[in-house]
Amino acid sequence: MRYLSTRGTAPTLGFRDVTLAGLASDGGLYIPEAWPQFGADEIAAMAGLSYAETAVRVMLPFVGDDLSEDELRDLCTQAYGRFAHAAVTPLVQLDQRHWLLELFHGPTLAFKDVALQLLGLLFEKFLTGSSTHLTIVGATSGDTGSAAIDAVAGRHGVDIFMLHPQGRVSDVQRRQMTTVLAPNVHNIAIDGSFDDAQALVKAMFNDPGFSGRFALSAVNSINWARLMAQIVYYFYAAVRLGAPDRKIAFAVPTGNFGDVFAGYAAARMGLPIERLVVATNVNDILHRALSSGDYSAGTVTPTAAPSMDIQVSSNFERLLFDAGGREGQALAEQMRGFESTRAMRLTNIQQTEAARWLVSDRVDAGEMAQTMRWAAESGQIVDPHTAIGLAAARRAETGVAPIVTLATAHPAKFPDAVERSTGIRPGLPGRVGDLFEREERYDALPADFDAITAYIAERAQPR
Ligand SMILES: Cc1ncc(COP(=O)(O)O)c(C=O)c1O
Ligand SMILES: N[C@@H](CCOP(=O)(O)O)C(=O)O
Repeated sequence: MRYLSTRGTAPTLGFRDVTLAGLASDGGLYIPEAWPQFGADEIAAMAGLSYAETAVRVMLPFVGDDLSEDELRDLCTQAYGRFAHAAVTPLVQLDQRHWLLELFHGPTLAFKDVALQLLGLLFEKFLTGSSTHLTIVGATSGDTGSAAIDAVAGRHGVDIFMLHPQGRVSDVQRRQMTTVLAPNVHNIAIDGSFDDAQALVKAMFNDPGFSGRFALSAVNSINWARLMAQIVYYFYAAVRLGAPDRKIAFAVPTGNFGDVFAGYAAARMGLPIERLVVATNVNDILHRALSSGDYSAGTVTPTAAPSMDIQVSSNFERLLFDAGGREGQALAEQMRGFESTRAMRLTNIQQTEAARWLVSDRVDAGEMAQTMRWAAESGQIVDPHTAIGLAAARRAETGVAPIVTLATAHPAKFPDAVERSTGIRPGLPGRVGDLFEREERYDALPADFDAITAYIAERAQPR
């Protein structure tokens, strides 16, 4: 399997190099040169498999010759062995039509663990025997940061620099990052939004002086390996609910468009997905883009679902490339226009092709709170992000297909918002129960390229 850049000029790479590179050298994102295809028989044969074994079947075509099947199996067994639920990502039925896919049983209580536990092991595997020292730079609106830090803390050959928007993540999210005191973990609170943090990270990759000095890599969903690992749970859930004989719909609380792009990839690979519902909060650029072709970024409004407070969604570029006919040069032009004006229109083909798979919805604070109460009445406490997905699922028209909402975070990560809406304050699971007694360490910096790169350069090891 080779990978192409969405902007058409970076060299094509194999899986190992794509995993270590993160972002393509032309500023684009890597995407498989073709979607592996799974026939009905292969999907049916996944019935009854464990999560780790399903992961091996789904991911094997993506890793090419860089890992043997046994090596991949060993990594999946280790990664998913750390989850607190035997099913890794269990399904919970809410009513006749609605299901939750609980993705928060990993070490840091959010769906990010599913991919990042594996990515940490992939880094280690690919660096064994090499003298390269990786400098991971990442941006987080709360959950990627803690999951990535957990995955690489204390690992040899890696430093991680994680930027989060100061004061715009929950206390639990912040502490899950800042109380990890391993010497290779560096937390930076920036005076700005998640979009500012993400733009700074991309600028580091695109700056030849900086990226030439350090072996940069990414843990955000700009890294293909993240999305690859997220495709697995769409297969796992759909098969459990009757695929390939029955179509399934999914509702996905969306911010950076990684999770729902993984669902789109699953559909492209042959999984019978009836519809993917892209659910946004009031930071609704994706809803506007998918419903009217208007991809224009405003300023971010802080909400009770902070991990979705994003205007510029990295992975939307992958959708525009794939749905738009894979024209790298044309997309590079379109993205350059967006980068200078923060606005663009989707082409007709991008819009029409995306609409074959995706619908969108925008959920405001009142609807989110009401949905949290509805779920609580049926015995399920859901976090604000999941509530946004569930609200969109409840009003989505999906024919007869069951609809699965991705439950992306444990409610205890957002105890204040959950308590405000339901009157119930969720407690942290025992394994992180002492979070508020742990010492915190982080530095606060302005959202300024020179300040941040100087900070990193002082602490990172050159390539
Ligand atoms: C809890 C939670 N839900 C939903 C999202 C949105 O997912 P994505 O950025 O992949 O669209 C995030 C952030 O990524 C998150 O942390
Ligand atoms: N909501 C995310 C934002 C970053 O998304 P990613 O999937 O690209 O890493 C977060 O929690 O940090």
